[in-house]
Amino acid sequence: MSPPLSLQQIPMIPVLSRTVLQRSCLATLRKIHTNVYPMAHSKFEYVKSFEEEGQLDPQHWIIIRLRLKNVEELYDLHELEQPNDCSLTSLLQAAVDVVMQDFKEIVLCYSFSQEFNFVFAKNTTLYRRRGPKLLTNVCSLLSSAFVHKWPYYIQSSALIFPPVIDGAVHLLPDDQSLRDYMTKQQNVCHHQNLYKTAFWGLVTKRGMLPGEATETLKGANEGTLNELLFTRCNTNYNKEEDVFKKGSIALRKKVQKTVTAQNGSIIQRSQSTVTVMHADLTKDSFWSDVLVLDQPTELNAKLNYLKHFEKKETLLPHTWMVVRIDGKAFHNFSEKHYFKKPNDLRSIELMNKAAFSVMKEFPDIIFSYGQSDEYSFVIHRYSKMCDRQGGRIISSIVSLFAGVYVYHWQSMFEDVKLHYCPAFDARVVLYPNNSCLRDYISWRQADCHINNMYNTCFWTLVQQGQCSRQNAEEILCGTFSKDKRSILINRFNQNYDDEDAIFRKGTVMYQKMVSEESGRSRGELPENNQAEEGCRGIVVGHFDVIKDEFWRERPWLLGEERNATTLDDFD
Ligand SMILES: Nc1nc2c(ncn2[C@@H]2O[C@H](COP(=O)(O)OP(=O)(O)OP(=O)(O)O)[C@@H](O)[C@H]2O)c(=O)[nH]1
Ligand SMILES: [Mg+2]
Repeated sequence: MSPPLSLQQIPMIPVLSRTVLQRSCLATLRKIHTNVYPMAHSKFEYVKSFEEEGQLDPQHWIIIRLRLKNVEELYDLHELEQPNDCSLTSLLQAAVDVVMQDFKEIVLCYSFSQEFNFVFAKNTTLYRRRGPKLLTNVCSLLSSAFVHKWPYYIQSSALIFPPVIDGAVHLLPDDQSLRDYMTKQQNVCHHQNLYKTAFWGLVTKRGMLPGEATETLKGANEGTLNELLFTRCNTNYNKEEDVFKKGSIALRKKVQKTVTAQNGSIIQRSQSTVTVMHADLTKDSFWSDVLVLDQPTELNAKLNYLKHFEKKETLLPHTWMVVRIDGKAFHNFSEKHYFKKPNDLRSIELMNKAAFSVMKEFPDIIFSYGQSDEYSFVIHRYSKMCDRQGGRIISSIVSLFAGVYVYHWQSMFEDVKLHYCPAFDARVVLYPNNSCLRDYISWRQADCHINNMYNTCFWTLVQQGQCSRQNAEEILCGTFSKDKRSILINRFNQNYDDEDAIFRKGTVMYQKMVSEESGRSRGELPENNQAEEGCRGIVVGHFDVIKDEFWRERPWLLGEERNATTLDDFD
């Protein structure tokens, strides 16, 4: 374990913050950066070397497969129409459209019921083909679009809570396997929908209880289900709508559009648009006329092999799992939504609400830390959350986070309209012991401290000192922590330590031990500060988590929690 430091003692190497890096002339900065100063450093930064990129093999089809969880509950709570609610289907299609508009490298999306398969072009180089980055960006955007668009599509009932979306990456080596994959998915759609139609037919048209309907349908094959629907529910399954029987294929197509050029002349320009169809993917015509692939393909009956193409990453047992999410292009997002500089309390509290919901939903997350547009979630080393499948863990967390962010947007930002749906990426990093884990957390808090001190000085110089941005940058160039403190106190009579702790230290949340006394004496906020009444298990505060003291006072957080084994446990 590294010797204890406190936030005050972090070695302050002169830094250029992320905000300023983006703002400034890159060429000049690169020069300053490489010639004189190292990056925003702290001694904890070595923990970054534990991160893995998860790059996917080249020239493979990449499929981001997502599934909305707890759909039955969603139907029940919002009194949606079973077996298929048309408004919900339209909402999901609209959310798919948002994703496809944003990610032009997605060739098509096949969706049915609560499942989505986004297919990226074989040769895409987006995010350097990093699987987790592709998965979580698509997943979080789908979730935020779902929440954002809900009121426009489902007027009968307000959304009660944002969704959790489970995801995985599939990597397919050739065109035949893509066709096989799609065929398999459409088979699943067909069987699921036939069963659902029969089940709800028995319940709604024959007045059966769900248990009775399940019993009646036990072991029924396709023929029996069709027969039963016809004779007992007066339903001809063939006449059901294609959108439910076959699912939806959203395809990107190049179209020629006539546009007026700047000089007034009329020209043809090629543009891509998204069209939706409900075609039969088993037919050759789809693959010869609609989606033309490089290699010839044929209908294949043996599709079981496809399950081996899922990129499964089972995380090593007994290691700490840290999921860090980060807002996508929040520099632009913050500008577009008039975030206050350097810190916007509304945005930070919104992030905190989202993190709180994530911790409430996934109790194996014992600790979280957030600053700026990022949040880190520490999942207990012995957790079996999502069977320790990396893809499922990051997608579940990031989808809920993004959904809650949008869900509470208006209550936090009031008069600022959400102009577009935000996305977040997420990665999972494994740390083998408490020492590394603490260094990881310290690294993030040191980063917050370094950036915040720089940004506070920078914006004080600009806003109160009437400095130009360039001038402020020059003043701060090469300064140390004590120099920034002096600038603030000497020029503006401002003591940096009087800045709100939420900005200086970021936000810490942790699971409270049942017997823990009220933390008020230690300056903790009451746990329902960020949450609805009734949730009593999570403490929220702005602590120095670099110091030993924080961990010494809460030994259960990093302690061994396994029940003691005795000889009696061995039969
Ligand atoms: N004004 C303001 N901006 C903020 C606030 N919180 C976050 N941001 C912005 O969000 C950015 C987050 O940094 P990064 O995550 O490195 O940048 P990004 O634009 O999100 O880029 P990627 O994460 O690489 O997609 C900051 O640089 C700020 O521009 C805030 O409270 N106020
Ligand atoms: Mg970001």
